[in-house]
Amino acid sequence: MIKSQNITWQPTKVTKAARQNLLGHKPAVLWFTGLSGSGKSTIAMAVEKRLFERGLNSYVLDGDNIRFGLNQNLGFTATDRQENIRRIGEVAKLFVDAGTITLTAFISPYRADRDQVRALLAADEFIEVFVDTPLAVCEQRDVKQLYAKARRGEIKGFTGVDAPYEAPLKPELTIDTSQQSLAQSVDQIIDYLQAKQYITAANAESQL
Ligand SMILES: Nc1ncnc2c1ncn2[C@@H]1O[C@H](COP(=O)(O)OS(=O)(=O)O)[C@@H](OP(=O)(O)O)[C@H]1O
Ligand SMILES: Nc1ncnc2c1ncn2[C@@H]1O[C@H](COP(=O)(O)OP(=O)(O)O)[C@@H](O)[C@H]1O
Repeated sequence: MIKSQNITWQPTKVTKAARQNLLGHKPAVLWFTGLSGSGKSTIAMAVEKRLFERGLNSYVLDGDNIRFGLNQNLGFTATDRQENIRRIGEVAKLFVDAGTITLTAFISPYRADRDQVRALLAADEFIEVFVDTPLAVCEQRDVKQLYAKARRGEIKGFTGVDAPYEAPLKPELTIDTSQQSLAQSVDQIIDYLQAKQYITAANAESQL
């Protein structure tokens, strides 16, 4: 609900299409979702690097990092997670407007919250990437030792332990990092972007 009053939307003089023409690729949000430790950040950052090396404008918005700044006032209740995802959705929309291939790495455990972000964007601007790594594998990795803390009851409401994760019903892409390497996942995403003409074969040549 918009609380501000007496506000007027200001149209810009540079259109999204004009930016796309200048940059030579079509922007979108690659929305990674999955359990903690499933591989969202690792894959998103590797894809960002690959795109950057090809001269493409890309940027990762990462859960932990955003919670240090923009969303430092939010915790992990369902309501706070909902607000977290709502804000990131709005930020991602601005990045897409600016022409950037935007990668977001948030658990985003609630289907309704992810669908709300999808609805903010044009149909082909939201690419849901389900990092479907089994809980047991994420827990075994326990990169940040958070599962161990959650199992000991030192963290309450940890996703996959005592807070829910609602899997996407129709993600554009699914990746199980217990079944494929990081390089395979990066290739899978780059191939998708190329097949759907977000980037072209010309973009595929390294620029560096
Ligand atoms: N209770 C609880 N549940 C889940 N995760 C927790 C929790 N407390 C802290 N952390 C750490 O916060 C990271 C998840 O933040 P997100 O912004 O992605 O979460 S959410 O989308 O709002 O659900 C998550 O990072 P990732 O491991 O990168 O997913 C954890 O490091
Ligand atoms: N095939 C793989 N793809 C991605 N990450 C992997 C893979 N195999 C092992 N890992 C490891 O799993 C961990 C995933 O952590 P991270 O990317 O931070 O997950 P998330 O962002 O979902 O919390 C990293 O330590 C990474 O090195």
